[in-house]
Amino acid sequence: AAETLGGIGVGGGDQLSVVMKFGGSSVSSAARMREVAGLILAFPEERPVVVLSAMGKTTNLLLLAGEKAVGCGVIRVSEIEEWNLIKDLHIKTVEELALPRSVIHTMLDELEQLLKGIAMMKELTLRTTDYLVSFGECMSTRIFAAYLNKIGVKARQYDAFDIGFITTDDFGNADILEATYPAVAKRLHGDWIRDPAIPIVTGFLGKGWKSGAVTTLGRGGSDLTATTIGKALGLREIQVWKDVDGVLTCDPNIYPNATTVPYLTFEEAAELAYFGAQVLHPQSMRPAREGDIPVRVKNSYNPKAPGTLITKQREMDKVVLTSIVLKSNVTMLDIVSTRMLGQFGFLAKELDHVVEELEKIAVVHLLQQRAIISLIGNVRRSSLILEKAFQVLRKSGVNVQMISQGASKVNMSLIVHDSEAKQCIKALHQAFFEDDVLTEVEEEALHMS
Ligand SMILES: Nc1ncnc2c1ncn2[C@@H]1O[C@H](COP(=O)(O)OP(=O)(O)O)[C@@H](O)[C@H]1O
Ligand SMILES: N[C@@H](CC(=O)OP(=O)(O)O)C(=O)O
Repeated sequence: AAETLGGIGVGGGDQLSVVMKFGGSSVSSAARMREVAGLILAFPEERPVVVLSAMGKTTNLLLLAGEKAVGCGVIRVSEIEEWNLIKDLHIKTVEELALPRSVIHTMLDELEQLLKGIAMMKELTLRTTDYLVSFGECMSTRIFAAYLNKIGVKARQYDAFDIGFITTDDFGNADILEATYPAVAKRLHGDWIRDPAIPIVTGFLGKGWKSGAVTTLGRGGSDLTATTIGKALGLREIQVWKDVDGVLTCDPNIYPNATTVPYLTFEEAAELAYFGAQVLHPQSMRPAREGDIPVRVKNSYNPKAPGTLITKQREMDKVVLTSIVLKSNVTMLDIVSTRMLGQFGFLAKELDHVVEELEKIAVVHLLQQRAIISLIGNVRRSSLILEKAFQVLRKSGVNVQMISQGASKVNMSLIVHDSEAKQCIKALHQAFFEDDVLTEVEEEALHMS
């Protein structure tokens, strides 16, 4: 017979079914944690694995606290503003959820010790930085698991680095290694079979395979934790809950008229993330694509909104442009040479060095403060997209400095000056997504399909 854990019925035969990942903005306070608990319980038919990021802006605050600790001296660590903000937020959250302070007490003590250690050594390595930021996820998950248990929903907290998330030792931007999948599956599945409880897993974190130290997966890495778990356990769906209605037609901070993109392929989503859309971690689509597990991007502030569904394939016949992405502050190398053949490997070196080397064989211009505008869409309509894009940019008086349509089947990139980039995004968005009237060329192209 099924045993009931809060609203969630857990029977012996039930398997874990979905991953629900909640980002920092979704769990930024006690009130938000209550709402997230409510969201999880609103799907009683699901057996979720929950992945959490650090509360609110905790990761940024930890990084700043670490930087300040390097130069402030041991005695003044207790005065670091960011450390006090972190401490106050977590203590307040625990109190408001009526949990014992012991839930995070040891963590806060250790964190203070660590900041003092950094102050004493006057040094902050990448390895120590990863250990430092890991406290964010370690605390949010402990609080949330304790809260679920308190309201009668059986939950179990896991630190990703203890359950088989094995990574490279690239601190700050580690890659997940293959061994992770069977290890994580064995641990989460084994525990679930033995003693069902909702797993609450730290996002963003892993364990370096050589060093054995805590690593992080790059900013926004909790998305990757979620998709890795989805693939490891072969789950039905991976849900990433954010503070926007899904993947949007452009960054809403750049242009607020952005609207939700209802469907995307893994390829489109990966390209979008890779070219700078903050909404998804650049590597996060890989496990989902490999495991062929749908990813749903949802808004924890507006759960009724349908969100974005990302799958292997979608109907592309009527698709022209899907989304516009901006990557600012890029450096462009303009190389003119007839002697480049066979000169491989040069880009692997440092930029200054690359320029120095290239100057021996070419005329080189280093152009800084440029921006890449990526047009993610149907490349079968690339002529149409580019024709329209150039029309719009010409009208706005913008000079496109380079254009590229790489091997990817879903992306065309334009390089413009940084100072003109936002204005370009706005003009392109208006033309592609807001003007109802199709140009003659578009009509023709769509009729031919
Ligand atoms: N194309 C886009 N679609 C949706 N959000 C975007 C896009 N580009 C940038 N963003 C930004 O990404 C944010 C969500 O990503 P992120 O902060 O990583 O969420 P979370 O921390 O909840 O995982 C949004 O609040 C929005 O400001
Ligand atoms: N907390 C980490 C990892 C993460 O994924 O966060 P978020 O889901 O809030 O983007 C970061 O800020 O990078």
